[in-house]
Amino acid sequence: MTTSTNGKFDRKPLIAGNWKMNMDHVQGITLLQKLAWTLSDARHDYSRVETAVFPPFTDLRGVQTLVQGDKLKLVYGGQDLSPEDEGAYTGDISGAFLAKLGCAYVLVGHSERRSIHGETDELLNRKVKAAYRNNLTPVLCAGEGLEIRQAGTHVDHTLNQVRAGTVGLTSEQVCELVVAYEPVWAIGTGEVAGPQDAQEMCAAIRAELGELFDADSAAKVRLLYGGSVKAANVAAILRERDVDGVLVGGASLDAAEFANIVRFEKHLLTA
Ligand SMILES: O=C[C@H](O)COP(=O)(O)O
Repeated sequence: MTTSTNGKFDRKPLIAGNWKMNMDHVQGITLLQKLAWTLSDARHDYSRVETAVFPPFTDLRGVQTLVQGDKLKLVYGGQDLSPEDEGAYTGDISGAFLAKLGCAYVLVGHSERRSIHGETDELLNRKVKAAYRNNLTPVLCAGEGLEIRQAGTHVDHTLNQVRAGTVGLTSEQVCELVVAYEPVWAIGTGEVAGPQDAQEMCAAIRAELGELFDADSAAKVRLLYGGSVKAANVAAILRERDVDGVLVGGASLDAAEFANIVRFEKHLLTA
């Protein structure tokens, strides 16, 4: 990523697949092999787009072995991490362990963690800091539910989550940050926020980070959209100025579909 003009084209697109609690360690390897094979068969230019997968914790060792052994040009990350690095925290996974497995990224505050596990903004801020402490790039997820969208307070709601998640960060850390805007009403429902909705929120998040930190750092943050992304709608979303990538759930479980999302540039002309 260059920093010459701080515009969209200086931010490398990030196409991220969140497998959620799907794919055991055997299925995960098969999926990743199919994905790598499909991308190589299509002579995909890996230098233009960063591709990341977020498998379940139990898949990560196998993913590491495959990625390193076959020199795949893919990165991977955890779906969550503990705010602590070690100790008596039964069931938690340390960011240090994820880093040791070669993870580059970690999701923080996915809406399913917020709603099902009751994760608070304060906890998520500690998780963001734990990620940086362990040299992992956090993908901080934020977004509103349907009622908030219908009430028209979705921008305030989402910006509050971003503000709370980034408390205490340095400008240098913010330059590396990834924020995923995921309207909850669009996750797994087939409902997609329109490209303009994604742009509205991503522009608001970038402006807010500019106020909280500085404009140069905010211009480097990569902002993703997530919610029923498919090969058929990805190009229109990624044409928007402030949308730098996508966080894909269901469609990332199908290697051919996800590969088509990764190759979104070939759909740009027709979007
Ligand atoms: O992390 C991914 C998001 O929750 C989107 O999931 P989805 O693509 O299945 O709607």
